[in-house]
This record gives sequence, C-alpha cells and structure tokens, in this order.
Amino acid sequence: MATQGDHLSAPRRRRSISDPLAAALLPPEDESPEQRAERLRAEEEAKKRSQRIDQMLQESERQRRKRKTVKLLHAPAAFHAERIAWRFVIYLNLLRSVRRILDAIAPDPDPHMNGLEEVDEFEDTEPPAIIIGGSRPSSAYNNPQFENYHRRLAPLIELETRLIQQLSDTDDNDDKEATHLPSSGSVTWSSSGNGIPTSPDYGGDTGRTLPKINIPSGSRSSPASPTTPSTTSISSQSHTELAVPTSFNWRKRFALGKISSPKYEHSGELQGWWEDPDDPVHVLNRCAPVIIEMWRDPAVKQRLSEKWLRLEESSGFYLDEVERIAAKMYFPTDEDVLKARLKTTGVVEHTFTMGKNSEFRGVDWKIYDVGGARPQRHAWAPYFDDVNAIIFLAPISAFDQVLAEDPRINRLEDSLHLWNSVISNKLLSEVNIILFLNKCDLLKAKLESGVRLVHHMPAYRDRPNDYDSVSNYFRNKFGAVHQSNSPNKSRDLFIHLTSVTDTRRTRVIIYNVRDMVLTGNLKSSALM
Ligand SMILES: Nc1nc2c(ncn2[C@@H]2O[C@H](COP(=O)(O)OP(=O)(O)OP(=O)(O)O)[C@@H](O)[C@H]2O)c(=O)[nH]1
Ligand SMILES: [Mg+2]
Repeated sequence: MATQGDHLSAPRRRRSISDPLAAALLPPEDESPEQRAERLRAEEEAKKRSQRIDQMLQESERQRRKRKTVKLLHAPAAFHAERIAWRFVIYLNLLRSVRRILDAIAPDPDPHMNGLEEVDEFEDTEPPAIIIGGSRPSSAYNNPQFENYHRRLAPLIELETRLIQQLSDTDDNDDKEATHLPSSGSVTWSSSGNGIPTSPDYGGDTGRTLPKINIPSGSRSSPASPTTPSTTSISSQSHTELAVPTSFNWRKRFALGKISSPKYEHSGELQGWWEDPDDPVHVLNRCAPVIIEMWRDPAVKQRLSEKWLRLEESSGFYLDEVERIAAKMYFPTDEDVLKARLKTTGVVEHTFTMGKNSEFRGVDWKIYDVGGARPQRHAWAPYFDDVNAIIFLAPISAFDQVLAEDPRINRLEDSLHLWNSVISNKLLSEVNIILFLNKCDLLKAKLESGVRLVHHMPAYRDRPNDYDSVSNYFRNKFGAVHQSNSPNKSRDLFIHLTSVTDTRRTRVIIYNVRDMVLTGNLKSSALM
C-alpha cells in the first residue's frame, strides 16, 4: 500500500503539477506554522496507521498462504502409511485368486450328477463342458484335480469368512453388503459337504456377448470376437468385489497385532501378530504349499488358458508370491499395497502439507479419492464446486472387459462416457484436468498376447495392433472428446500414459502435475 508520507519533507512546488491527485495532496500555499505542525502530525499519524494496515495485510496474506489448500479430485490407487493394515486386504485378494482358479477347474454343473463320484467319473470319461472357444480337452490330463485342491484348501473357507467379517462394520449401514464376496458365479466354498459346489454359475464364462466400443456415445452390444473371448469372466465375477465403506475405520481395526520390540526385556526379539494362534496368517501359511502347487499345476494352467483367465493381469494378483505373503512375519511392502485391490466407496479425503524444503512449503493439499464404480459417482458432485484439479484415470487396458456393475457395458466405453460428462460439465469448466490413460503395462501385455483392439472397437479398422499405435489412438480419442465437448476451449488438457503401479515413473508425472496445479493456482490468486 502506498503511503502519503513520501513527500512530507519535499520542498514546496508550484501547482503546475498535471497529476490532479498529487496536486490535491500538496499543502496549501498560505499554511500557517500551527496548521503546518497540525498537518505534519496528522500525516505522521496516517503514515503509522497505513504501516499498521500494511503489516496486518501482510500477516493475513502470510496466514492465508500458509493455510492455503489446493484441492484436487482424483481416483487413483490410494496409498497409505498404515501398510500393516493392508495385510488382510492382501490376504483377501489372494483368496479371491484361489477362488477363481477353483471356479475355473470346477467340473461342469450337471443337474443329473451331484456328488463326489461324478468328479471321479469325469477323470475317466468325457471332460466337463465348461471350456469356451470350442476346444474341449481330450485327455484326463486336462482335468485338474478339482476335488483334491478344493478339499485341501477348505480351511481357507473359514478364513475368508472371518476376514470378511473383520472388514465388515457390523454396527453400520447397508454398505456393509459390499464387503461380502457373494458366491454367485463363483465356487461356493461352504456349500457342500462333498466338495462339489451346489450350483455354480458359469454363465459369465460361456457365450457371453461382449459389448463393443462406440465412441463417443452409444452403447450398442455386439457379440464377442471369437479370437478375444471371455476376459469378461474376470470382470463378470468382479461384483464379488471387496469394498469397505469409507465411514468405517478399517485401518484401525486391521492394525491388529501391533509389533512390539523387544518381546522380553533384553531379548531383542520381536513380538507380533504371528504369536496369536488365531491370526489368519496361520491358516494361510499352512495352505500356502497347496496354493503354490495348484498355481504351478500344468493342468490348472491349461484350464485357465482355455478359459482365457489371465489372473496375472487382474487386480490384486499375488499368486506368484504366495511363499512371501503367507509367511508368518509377512509385512506388506509399498508395492504390495499398491497392487492391492480395495474398491472405494464414498469419498476418501487425504490431507497433507508440503515439506519445509519445498518451494511451495506451507501449502496444504486436500485430495479426494472418489469411487469410480457407477453407484459411487453421485457422491462426486458436492466436491465440484471448490476443486482446483481433477486427475481422471481411465484404464485403457480394459478395452476387452465389461463393468462389474453392468456386464452389458464395455469398461473403456464407460470411461469415455464418464470422461465426456466430466469435461463437458460447466461447473468444472475452469478446473485443470489431467488425464491418466492408465494400466499401460497391462495394455502392452494384452496386445502382445494377441488380443486385437479392432475386435472390440471396430472403428480401429486395420491400424497396427501394437502398443504405440493403440495408446496413441486412445490419446487422440480422449483428446478429441475434450476438444469437441469442453465448454472451455482454451483449457489445457494434460494427458499422460501411465502405469501408476510403477512408482518411479509415476512420481515424475505427479511432480509435474503438482507444479502445474500449484503454479496455476497461485497465479490465479496473484501470489506469483
Ligand atoms: N498393472 C497395473 N495395475 C494397476 C495400475 N493401476 C492400478 N492398478 C491396479 O488396479 C487395481 C484397482 O485399483 P484401485 O485403486 O482399487 O482402483 P480404483 O480406480 O480406485 O477403483 P474404485 O475404488 O472402484 O474407484 C489395484 O489392484 C491396482 O494395483 C496400473 O497402471 N498397472
Ligand atoms: Mg479406489
């Protein structure tokens, strides 16, 4: 703020000054000594007042900047310091993979054959007709020993139920249903004393039509390509998704069995959950060799590939690391936590402050992690008002998968529609948008394994099916939707091809995003 005192001691000047404001501030020419003294005192007082106001403004600006919160809306894999609490989620992810294998190797349900004997019969006779793609196995070798594995893995039944119970908020709301892993479409662990699931539903694996992608609008369904059959089986069963309502502090409950050291005075030993005979780790640990045996079994592998079940590419895959994960003193690594799949329900808020050494120190970040599943999207709206940036993650590897919540809808098509509604929203027209075309690692693996985009997206025509061409195509598609439908044509759109589980590369991208958001944000508040 400018002060009036700068000219206090200035020599009298003639009134020829052209600036009317400066002229008005000059002392009157016929000023008496008393008047002058009075004027100087008043001016001195005004100067002090002005300085005080300046100080107050500076302080309040400092405080404001200190408190300044940059709000971001995004939906990435959440990352938490409470790694230990993720142990149970990781166990459950692992159990889910086991369940999927058992699903895949289970004998075909036949209303006329109901019992253990029939399984034995299968071994010698006609193999079960649950193979898609028309290639039914021709030898007994192709019949994995379902009953054998099912029986030996039975202790996991009780473990899964127990873990789910611990995840559920027993006192709480309807959402707790979401924490259950329903048995539909999946082997029913506890359904029959003879080891045969009572009524497994394999509908998801056979003859399902796979919707094709239609950009930017329309959701026509058309039959799946014979060469890219049912990866839908993975997602069609994923309504068995594990989720925890955000209202429930599961991390606290999961941080059971805290480690203390030393166990006894001077012993140097650690004491932890592994000493608790009821801890889930013991059952898992005992069953681990069977899980490993099943996963390595060539007959099982063959059955999985016949059913196009690529568990390696699905979320929460830990089957290659069972030995480590089922170890009694297993402590989840950062990477394990990143790989874990836990569906977000509601909106999860994270707040953190920039470190002391950061150029942007003192700035708080508020990050809202929102659930991407369809029933979760209504929860986003209240956050639209006051948000600086949106990080939108579109899993581009999902071009051949369908929504868990509606198997008629292709996942990528759903992402494009959602993308369209976010970028065309008028409330968000001034919001920075950063698009992560995510799961590029999985996209690459999928294309290399021979899955062809054109079979799911006819508009792709005869373009090359390699990673560079496909990812570029998606980049252009998402960019074009923004270009034609955004109410703010001058908004910069930042598109990154990401594999967010690759922390090293993602870190660089996040730093860029951070700087962009902060620079933009601080600029707009005239602080920079
Ligand atoms: N391979 C690979 N896996 C990924 C990548 N990004 C996420 N995942 C995995 O995908 C799974 C799903 O991640 P989540 O963070 O639960 O997905 P989300 O988008 O938050 O889903 P909602 O909570 O339902 O909205 C997890 O198992 C992640 O580890 C990626 O780029 N590559
Ligand atoms: Mg989530």
